Amino acid sequence: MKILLLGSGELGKEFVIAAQRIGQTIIAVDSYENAPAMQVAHGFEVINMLDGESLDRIVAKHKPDFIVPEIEAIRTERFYDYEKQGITVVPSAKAANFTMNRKAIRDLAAKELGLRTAKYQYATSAEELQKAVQEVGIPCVVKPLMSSSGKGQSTIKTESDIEKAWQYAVAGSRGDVIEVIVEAFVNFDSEITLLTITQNNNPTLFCAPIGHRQERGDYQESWQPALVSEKDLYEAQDMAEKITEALGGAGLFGVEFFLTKEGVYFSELSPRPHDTGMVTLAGTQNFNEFELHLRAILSLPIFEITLEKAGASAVILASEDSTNPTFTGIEKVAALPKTDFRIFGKPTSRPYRRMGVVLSHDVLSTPINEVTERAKETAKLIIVNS
Ligand SMILES: Nc1ncnc2c1ncn2[C@@H]1O[C@H](COP(=O)(O)OP(=O)(O)OP(=O)(O)O)[C@@H](O)[C@H]1O
Ligand SMILES: NCC(=O)N[C@@H]1O[C@H](COP(=O)([O-])[O-])[C@@H](O)[C@H]1O
Ligand SMILES: [Mg+2]
Repeated sequence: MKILLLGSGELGKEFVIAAQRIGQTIIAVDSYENAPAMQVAHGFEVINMLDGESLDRIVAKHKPDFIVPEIEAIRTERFYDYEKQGITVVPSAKAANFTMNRKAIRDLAAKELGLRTAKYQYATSAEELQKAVQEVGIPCVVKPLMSSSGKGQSTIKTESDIEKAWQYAVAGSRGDVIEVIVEAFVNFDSEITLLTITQNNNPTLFCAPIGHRQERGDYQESWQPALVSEKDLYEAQDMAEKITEALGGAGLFGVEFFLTKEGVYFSELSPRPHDTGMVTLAGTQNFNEFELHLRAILSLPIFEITLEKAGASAVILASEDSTNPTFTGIEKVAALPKTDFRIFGKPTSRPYRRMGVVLSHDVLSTPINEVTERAKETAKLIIVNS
């Protein structure tokens, strides 16, 4: 099968490696040359994926069987047409299109499906934001409708933060929509990603929950399994099943939840492998999240998903801009037991850019916080030089 991968970062790279192993052909696309997934694909294209005409051009050129989005910032409205042309958009045109814009997915979850979410409002100007903040209350979180990895996101703690939050969101927004969502701050005990796999002719499957910690709206460590009560897990699975079914198609989704004393809140979801799911590269499961995505897409049966180990991932971040980033400390990490790492091969760095990940694992009976602490401490040994 021929797969057109739209987005070629670290998640795409692991997906391509999984696909190469079972003989699939991949063309990797991104906005810059030498992106991680391009380094392991059969071919590549450099285009602005928010430009519909450029997308049409490469779809017509490569005639893929599957289009696999790897990021959100794509002119996803075009996907409905590609589906009509007989191309399978993964997991579906609707899933990619709805999750590109926080408004579409939030209204589907809260209004149509009745899932529990934080109270929320939208605003298209600083004045509207003032009113919206009064509605949802302080503290609250402001996010551009179109952004990811925490870009443009900030927390309003006092009224004097409102103007700043608006400016910050506008600056961090991508695409042509200048609008924000403001959500009541959920004072959660923990947050999880539930990897959920929808299949063409088989029932939906769930991976063991993944816990994670975020800073600046971006994940720092993730661990699997996360400790979740049976009741909360059941609620989360029920919500994940409802929303993935409403979005349609086959593939792996990363469904994000907040766990609170009052129960589980749906936050958002990725209709594709999730960054916190990189913990599965530590060998926590019989199939990692990229292999599961691929199997679901190709309609290859997934007999079962088994949890094999306790694992954790911790990010390796750059601290400076560089066009030639290098790494020191790798040999120290390599010398440690039950530890592994990935360097993504991004050609340039900028402050806080995720350049690699450290993976740790242990037998299932090991307290998960010990495994996580080890990954976190180990990640500090690898320094990105500019
Ligand atoms: N309403 C909220 N209350 C409390 N914390 C929140 C809220 N919304 C977001 N956060 C925090 O910010 C993090 C990032 O938010 P969110 O997942 O919505 O952003 P994102 O930009 O889509 O991130 P990504 O693309 O990496 O998933 C959450 O994982 C959570 O830690
Ligand atoms: N939370 C979404 C996420 O983790 N996406 C991953 O990060 C890459 C972009 O990285 P970059 O910004 O360093 O180019 C994306 O291509 C994807 O692999
Ligand atoms: Mg998120």
